[in-house]
Amino acid sequence: MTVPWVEKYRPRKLSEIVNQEKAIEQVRAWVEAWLHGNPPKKKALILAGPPGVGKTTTVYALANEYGFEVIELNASDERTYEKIERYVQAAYTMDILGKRRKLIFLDEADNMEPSGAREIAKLIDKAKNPIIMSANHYWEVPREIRNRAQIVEYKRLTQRDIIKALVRILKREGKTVPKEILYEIAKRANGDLRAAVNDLQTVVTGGVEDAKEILAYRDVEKSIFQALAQIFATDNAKRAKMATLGVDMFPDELLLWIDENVPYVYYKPEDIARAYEALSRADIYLGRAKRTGNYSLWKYATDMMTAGVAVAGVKKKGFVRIYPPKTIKLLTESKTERTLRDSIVKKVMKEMHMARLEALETLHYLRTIFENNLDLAAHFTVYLDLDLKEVEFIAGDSEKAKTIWGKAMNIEKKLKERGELEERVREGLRKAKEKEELEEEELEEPEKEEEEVEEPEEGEELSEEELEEAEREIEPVGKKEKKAEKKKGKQATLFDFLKK
Ligand SMILES: Nc1ncnc2c1ncn2[C@@H]1O[C@H](COP(=O)(O)OP(=O)(O)OP(=O)(O)O)[C@@H](O)[C@H]1O
Repeated sequence: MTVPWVEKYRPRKLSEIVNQEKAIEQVRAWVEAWLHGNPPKKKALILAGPPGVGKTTTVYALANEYGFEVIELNASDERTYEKIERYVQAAYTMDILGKRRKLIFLDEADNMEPSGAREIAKLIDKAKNPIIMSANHYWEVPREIRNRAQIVEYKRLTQRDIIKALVRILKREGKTVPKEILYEIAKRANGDLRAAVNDLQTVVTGGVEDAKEILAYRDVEKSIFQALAQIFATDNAKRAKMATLGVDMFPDELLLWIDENVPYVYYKPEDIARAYEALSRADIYLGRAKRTGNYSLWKYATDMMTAGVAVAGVKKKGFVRIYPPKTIKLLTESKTERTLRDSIVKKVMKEMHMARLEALETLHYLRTIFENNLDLAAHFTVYLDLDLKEVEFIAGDSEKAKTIWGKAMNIEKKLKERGELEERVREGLRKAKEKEELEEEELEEPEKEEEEVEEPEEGEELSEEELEEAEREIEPVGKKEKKAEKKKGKQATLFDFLKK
């Protein structure tokens, strides 16, 4: 079994933790208050900061130095409350090492159910043991927990910190790696030392040629390796589902990645079979989504391939190397395509008020529309303010794209004319109304001279034919007009005028 380097080289002492001195000082002071018999006012501590910067490491090094036994629990686990309750009250317990104090470590406090949070808050109030939590996003920790906890902030590590840590590991392993690869790993880790150490181990075990390939993939998708490592490290269905949230990839591609790696993660044939069973069910959902155009099935597919695979059996212990799927090259988009897709998805998110996954689903619907209904496609082009390249990307055919583009231009033109026409009609009607009012006044005040009535200037008033033509011109052209109408507030639309 290969020991994961992140464990092998995890600092055992607080002093070995790199570049988090201020945080560690706060943690020490807090824990010493407990040990000196006057528990701090805030009986819980939240270590907040990006992943892989030493939060978990701090807890274990602390326990090591001060003789605590760590009870590590995951905040998102439904049974966490019962478990904490069991430990939180008994300050000291006996174990083979004698009388030891317990330290409760609650991971992922930013991923807690609201009902669980209320219960845990009550436990903090009666705690006789220190409770330390860790969170990537402090503000997502439920408020009742935040109120009862002192925050300790962890910094994102710099590239220099990361390179130093990697070099130290290489020395201790007696290995070397070309400098540019080391720099590349540090750059891509984006402050996450765990990711960097995992990359380094992958590169050293796989050889430099492999490294280039792996790093190239990282360029395509930074988080897929981390997401898979998380899925393959957990037996918790929810955690597994969460793991792929930040992965910018269509589910069919994700399936290939998971598929490729299943045999390296499970070793018992029946577990491998169960994992593949989950994958084939995911595949069925994907197929159905494609056939029926019901992309909400993607969610079930993703659940099956993450949670379904994560709970399939007993995983190999230790470091699992993640391999890119062999068939992936057929599927992955080029950088230009990805940029195009991203900009379209952003437009869909903005104009249609959608979350990312929903917008990706919508992109699939748009594909069907752009292939089959060029008129509707043109309306969407205007509505989403797409450019020609984006239209080509969705239509998947430059001839079709040109037709759609031409139609969209026409709609734009009509919209513009319509705006001008509307203005003219409104002006004409205003003049007519003024005239009518004056005539009424005249009836009431017969003494008034007729010449005083101001006639609308010639050409400003529209003839009946012109009004009819306006009505024919103005057909519904999708939501863009609705938006324009909305912007005008209560102002009546051209239709309202014409209906009168
Ligand atoms: N500041 C640091 N100094 C030394 N090693 C570090 C530091 N930060 C991270 N590491 C290394 O990276 C690995 C991951 O760190 P750790 O588990 O503490 O991350 P974390 O901050 O708890 O992240 P997460 O929020 O994802 O749980 C550790 O095994 C350790 O080897």
